[in-house]
Amino acid sequence: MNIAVIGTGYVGLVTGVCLSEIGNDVTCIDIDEEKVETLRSGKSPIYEEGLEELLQTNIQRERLHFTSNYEEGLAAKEVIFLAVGTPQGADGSADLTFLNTVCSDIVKYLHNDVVLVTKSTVPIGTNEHIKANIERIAVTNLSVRVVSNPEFLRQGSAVYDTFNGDRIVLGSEDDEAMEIMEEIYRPYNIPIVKTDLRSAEMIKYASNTFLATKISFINEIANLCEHVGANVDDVANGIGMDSRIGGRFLKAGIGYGGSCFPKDTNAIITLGNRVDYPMFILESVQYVNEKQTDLLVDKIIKRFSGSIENKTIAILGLAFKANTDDMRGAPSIQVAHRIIDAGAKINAYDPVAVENAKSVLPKEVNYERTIEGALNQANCAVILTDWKEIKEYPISLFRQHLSYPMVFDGRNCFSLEKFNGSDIEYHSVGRPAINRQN
Ligand SMILES: NC(=O)c1ccc[n+]([C@@H]2O[C@H](COP(=O)([O-])OP(=O)(O)OC[C@H]3O[C@@H](n4cnc5c(N)ncnc54)[C@H](O)[C@@H]3O)[C@@H](O)[C@H]2O)c1
Ligand SMILES: O=c1ccn([C@@H]2O[C@H](COP(=O)(O)OP(=O)(O)O[C@H]3O[C@H](CO)[C@@H](O)[C@H](O)[C@H]3O)[C@@H](O)[C@H]2O)c(=O)[nH]1
Repeated sequence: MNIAVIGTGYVGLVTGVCLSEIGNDVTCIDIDEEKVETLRSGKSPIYEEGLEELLQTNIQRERLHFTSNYEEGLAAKEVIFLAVGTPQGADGSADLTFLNTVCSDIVKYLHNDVVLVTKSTVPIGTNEHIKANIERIAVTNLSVRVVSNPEFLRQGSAVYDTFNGDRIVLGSEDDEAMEIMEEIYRPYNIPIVKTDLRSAEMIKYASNTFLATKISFINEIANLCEHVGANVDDVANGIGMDSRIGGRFLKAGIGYGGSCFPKDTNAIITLGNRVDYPMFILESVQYVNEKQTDLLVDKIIKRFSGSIENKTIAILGLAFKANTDDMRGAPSIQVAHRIIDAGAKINAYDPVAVENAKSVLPKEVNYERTIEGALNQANCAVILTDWKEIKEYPISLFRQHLSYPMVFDGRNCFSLEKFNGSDIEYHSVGRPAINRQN
């Protein structure tokens, strides 16, 4: 099939590359010319496991193309995927500026019938607006069939998730469009959920906000565990084994971040307020999440008797989660600002996110190329991302490189047993502190 994908970010690029891998001819369009040049040369502008390999293979097979020219990119396409950003607007709702621009731009270049597929996460009702607007401005004898096809990939495992998703959601009122979409996705062999446009849009928000709810729930339980001497890892394991609850997304820590959970939770809360149906659970989910990052910093400051002025803090991990270079919504941003504002120095390490971190962290942060470089003579280490190399770091090296052996683990990377019997002071989330000195 001849496909265009508009927007080559985490979603658009992975979608385009994977659709070409299963045999389609795909042209990815982006207004960012530098990005397009990078992609044409076979380099991925984002860090995603397995992506660059597939990118290069399919460019060589001549079925994956990149352009910033709409006319060239849209020529003779049967299906157009929309995958531009829908960031959080000033009032908390999803900002549809990019999407609206694309929709009015593409109309000028449509010369044949087409299926228009929205992958971007959009508020309920958006696809109906798209459909109405396009019908209003498009050439009358053209058929533009609109499909909502929300994306569920996770950053860091985006290629894997595309080929191994739990389900594909297709929303449309148009049977022919549904058939075309089912044909495109058949090679993935993933169950398809078919619904109307509005329900498809709602499935995306309900999924993300439910997962965010699980995380805030376990974080709230974790905080209570600390007060009453229980261990949240055991609690999560114990409740997760109940198949009605399920064990995933019950990892306590410094709260959820990223480009999706915070903004999508905000968008649905804003939508609820707009239709006069306040989302009480989600407001609490958001409140718990915002507090969670602060709790870790409060714990550090308290341990230093109320002041971290002139202390040096080693931060291990900056990205919002492991296996990505994305800093959008990363808890490290809030943590770094608070630490710098409190008068301490930061030596930071992340295996891939440093370049992106430089534009969002305070300018005072010093970046190191190795874990040892960050630990070197620091007063304590703070773990903010559970990168494999951090989780597997030999704990004796904390002792060797820090000026005082103390670790604050915001991701519960280590088992408590590892620190029992050592002389390293270890604080984590929702679990008893080990070797606490005061
Ligand atoms: N990042 C994720 O893991 C993820 C997962 C599921 C859904 N989503 C949703 O998918 C959408 C895209 O997210 P993302 O993270 O890939 O965004 P992104 O910001 O990484 O990428 C968006 C891309 O669109 C391009 N763009 C903007 N305006 C354009 C235009 N007029 N024409 C062509 N290209 C244009 C930008 O240059 C950029 O490359 C959002 O709605 C998001 O909520 C994201
Ligand atoms: O038990 C958990 C699981 C996750 N997180 C945190 O939650 C955030 C989001 O993690 P994850 O969901 O793995 O990453 P995303 O790439 O943001 O993916 C989410 O957001 C995407 C964008 O909408 C969706 O497509 C995915 O299905 C959804 O999982 C990160 O900060 C994680 O550290 C936890 O704190 N505890």
